[in-house]
Amino acid sequence: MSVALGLTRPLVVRTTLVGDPGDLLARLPEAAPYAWIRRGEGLVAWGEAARVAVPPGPGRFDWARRWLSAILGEAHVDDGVGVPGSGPVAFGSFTFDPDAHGSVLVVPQVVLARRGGRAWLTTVGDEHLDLVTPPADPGRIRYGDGSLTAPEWEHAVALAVRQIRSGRLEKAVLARDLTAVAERPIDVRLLLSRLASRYPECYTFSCAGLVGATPELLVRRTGETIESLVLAGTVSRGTSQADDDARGAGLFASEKDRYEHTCAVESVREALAPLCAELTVPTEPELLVLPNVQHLASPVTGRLADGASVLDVVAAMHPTAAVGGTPTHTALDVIRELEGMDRAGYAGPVGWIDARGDGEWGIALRCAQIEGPRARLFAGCGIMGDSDPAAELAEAQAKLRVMQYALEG
Ligand SMILES: C=C(O[C@H]1C=CC=C(C(=O)O)[C@@H]1O)C(=O)O
Repeated sequence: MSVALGLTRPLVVRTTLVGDPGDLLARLPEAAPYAWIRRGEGLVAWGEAARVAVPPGPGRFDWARRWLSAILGEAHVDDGVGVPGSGPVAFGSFTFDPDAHGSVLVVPQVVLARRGGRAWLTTVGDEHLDLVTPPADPGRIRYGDGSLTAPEWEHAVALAVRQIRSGRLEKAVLARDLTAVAERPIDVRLLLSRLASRYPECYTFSCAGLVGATPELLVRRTGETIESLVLAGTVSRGTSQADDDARGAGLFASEKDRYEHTCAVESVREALAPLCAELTVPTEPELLVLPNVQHLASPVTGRLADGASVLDVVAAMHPTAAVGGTPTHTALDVIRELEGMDRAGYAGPVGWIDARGDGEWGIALRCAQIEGPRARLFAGCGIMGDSDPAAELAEAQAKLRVMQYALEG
């Protein structure tokens, strides 16, 4: 646990309304910032007022919430705005595997935010005058295989299919990674601005080197209201409008994809039902059309029964069957046996929480872990008993293109 040099505990936090800051991402002064942006709204942040490495284990979300309550409970807060995301905020990224190291919570020194036409600035400690220098291009990118080559990953998919057909489980989400090396250190701000302009419907995020544009909202808490967007079932975009429509209709009619989607929706319903006084789950999915793929999508809404914070809800939901499988524990065993890699923050919860317990957390998909000139890109697919390994590989490649575009432009 650390509190940044030059800052004293308790933290002194001040939020004030500011004039329209324009493009939030263009205001970031640092190459490794924090961000959560959709359709131009959200939060960007920099500096570290406090940071903690969350210890692995089944109680990690609870541990993180208590750490944050201790820090923010003693903070001196002057919040003249009083909306979700104003006052002190922590960004976080949790590993997919509860037993892995690497989960982190950070209270940034400066947060600049906009929602519904209002913008505000939160500072912790003294106000900073940060000079914004334009992000540098990382140069040519060279890709390599991650833990498994493409044929090895297809083989792993075939093994998962066999296990599903044998009745051991119903669904497992298998992922693969690619490595990328740039000529120069990668400035995360460049990736964020490319992602946000190409994928405005997605949540463009950055936290502790994990950067991406995820279409999947794990949970948003606004007071007692919660919202989630469950995704599972994918087809690539077509080459013409007619082809695109036909692919979308095919996805909608595909028994394999509908069942894959049902598994994910039911896992969310089971996780949320005990926390909610009301829960609305659509009976039919809709189609979410993104620049690279189309997904089956189910928007779920609920009203919390008690004062659970957004991190309590995240704890109950992770991992959903959109990234784990069904049944969860068997799927996690199969993932461990077949994937041959550490997922790190990929497919884990990523987002922000404020002192009221409100916040927005996504599932970290279409993302990469960035370190200096190196990146590890991730993508996974829901595997069912009738999955075709070659088709799943093509789907994973379509998903990987999000971060390849972010790196190369
Ligand atoms: C696991 C990923 O996507 C999930 C979310 C949407 C659709 C999915 C699918 O159709 O397989 C996956 O469940 C990923 O992008 O790495």
